[in-house]
Amino acid sequence: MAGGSFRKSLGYALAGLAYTLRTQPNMRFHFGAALVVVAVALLLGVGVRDLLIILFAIALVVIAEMFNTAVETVVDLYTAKYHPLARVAKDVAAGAVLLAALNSVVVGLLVFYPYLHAFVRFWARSWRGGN
Ligand SMILES: Nc1ncnc2c1ncn2[C@@H]1O[C@H](COP(=O)(O)OP(=O)(O)OP(=O)(O)O)[C@@H](O)[C@H]1O
Repeated sequence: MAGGSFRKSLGYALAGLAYTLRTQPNMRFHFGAALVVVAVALLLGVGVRDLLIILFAIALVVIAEMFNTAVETVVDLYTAKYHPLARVAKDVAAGAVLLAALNSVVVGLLVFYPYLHAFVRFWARSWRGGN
């Protein structure tokens, strides 16, 4: 039945997500950082468009990490020996994670810049006022 098949597929997909979270410390770091960033964005009251951009950047990192884990697993299944092509496959997948992570840092800096700027100005003014 189509409903049963969808439930099964969803189960496999969630198992893949759970496997990545369980075995990859980087994935747990991405999730933790994402929770903090989203919480700060909500506390600061960033606009819906900025929130969407943040969520998109987070999704890119998580998706890249999952594909990286999939590539690593397939390579390890294929060979435990050193092979230059195995190295290329793993390095390229790791490069994708790096790019997505750098993108998320740039997005975070751009979105939070006005808030950081206002905070630093406020802090500098009250520091000067107190001296
Ligand atoms: N079979 C192999 N042949 C050649 N080079 C390999 C092989 N396995 C790993 N490498 C090299 O070692 C690097 C690290 O591989 P590894 O599988 O440990 O990935 P990792 O990023 O440390 O994994 P994890 O995300 O689980 O910490 C790869 O990017 C690649 O350059």
